[in-house]
Amino acid sequence: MSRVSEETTAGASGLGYDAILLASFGGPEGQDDVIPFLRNVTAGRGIPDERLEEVATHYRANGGVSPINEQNRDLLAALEGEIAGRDWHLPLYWGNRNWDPYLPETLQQMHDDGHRRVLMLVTSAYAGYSSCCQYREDIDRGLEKTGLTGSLEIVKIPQFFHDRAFIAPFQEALATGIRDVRAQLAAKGEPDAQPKIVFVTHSIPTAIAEAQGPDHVKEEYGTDAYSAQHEAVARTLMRTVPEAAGLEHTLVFQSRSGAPSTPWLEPDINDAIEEYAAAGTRAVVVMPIGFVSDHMEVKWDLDTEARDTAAELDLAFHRAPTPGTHAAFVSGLVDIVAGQFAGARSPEQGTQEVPGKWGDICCVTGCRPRLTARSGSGRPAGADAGSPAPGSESR
Ligand SMILES: CC1=C(CCC(=O)O)c2cc3nc(cc4[nH]c(cc5[nH]c(cc1n2)c(C)c5CCC(=O)O)c(CCC(=O)O)c4C)C(CCC(=O)O)=C3C
Ligand SMILES: [Fe+2]
Repeated sequence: MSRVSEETTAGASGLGYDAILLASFGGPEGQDDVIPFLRNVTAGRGIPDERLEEVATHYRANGGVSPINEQNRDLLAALEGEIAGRDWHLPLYWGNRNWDPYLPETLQQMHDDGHRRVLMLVTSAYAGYSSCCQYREDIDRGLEKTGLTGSLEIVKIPQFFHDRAFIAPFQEALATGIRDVRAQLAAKGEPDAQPKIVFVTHSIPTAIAEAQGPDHVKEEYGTDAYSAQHEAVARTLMRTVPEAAGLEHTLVFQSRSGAPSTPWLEPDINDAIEEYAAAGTRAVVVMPIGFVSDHMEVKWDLDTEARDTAAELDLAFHRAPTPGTHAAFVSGLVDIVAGQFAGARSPEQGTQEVPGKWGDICCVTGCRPRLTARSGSGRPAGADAGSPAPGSESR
């Protein structure tokens, strides 16, 4: 286990941690990077070649560059500013799962710099295999690869989809989006048409979604935990944004991949927009609540494909921004970090905006963190049945 004693790790900062690690997905920075990046992402997962070629064109059309790295650099700079303002003197590091700077190199660097206990913030707000477990697995693998297992402790901040940090920027974005499509409708001579609010997230295979617990969430919400989190976010936004009163909303999915024969969560956003148009909808506000930044999948699937679909059907269309470097997101994330310093025992803190007893639901099945999974809530989280309670021995 990554057992590091308190004495050596109280942290020079006096906060219990030596540094903060921003962990992200990573993306290509030029045409030559595109295929190696896609191979990293899909290593061993049998994504059909046709799908890789198709995804490559999304990057190729943008010069082979994903916007995600630039967005993470911006986020790092913003976080640095906010942290400096709180007088913490905590260095911030950046590591990616799929592209340079790779997590193992960052782990090594942090250790070389003398850090032993690091708080990890992931650029993904929800519980789920891709958004949470895979980060834990890659940290474990990175520690193994660098031989740092046991001498560097990484503590992951719990998922924050329900926190004010994540919700506040979307509240503002939803109000702005509704005003924008209303103006578009008025300009088209359709001032009485009511926009439909289309919340969208990344599709995942239904089998993976259904396997994701915990059971109390499935029972309470009557759906898989992945969908339940998004539906709860959508309902909170509808309830708290005055402009949305009386409007209809829905949750749809984007960026399906995998084999066509494997069922993924549906409906696809383009099919859904067609269906709404056929039923008389004249405007859509697209809310990308699945993502923290406007990365490639947002730009391509929403700003290109979904926008085209809406245009063909003559619908008014607005794609709302993701939190990105919104001031409320940045300061809210740093508040979450502060909560971890303060020894937060539960992710359900004072800044929870989305009601519900979510617990720390990184994932229940499919997650194989062997070494580092203590997520900061003070109890083992997302442990697979059959694997040792991760991190329960680490403090
Ligand atoms: C739930 C989820 C999130 C949201 C959580 C989060 O935000 O982390 C997310 C984010 C992202 N996914 C990204 C890119 C890709 N995802 C792929 C493939 C897949 N994603 C999946 C799920 C998710 N993915 C799944 C079930 C697959 C297929 C199987 C697999 O491979 O496990 C593929 C392979 C080709 C393809 O099939 O599309 C690519 C290139 C980028 C970077 C974009 C950029 O470069 O700006 C980001 C932020
Ligand atoms: Fe993905």
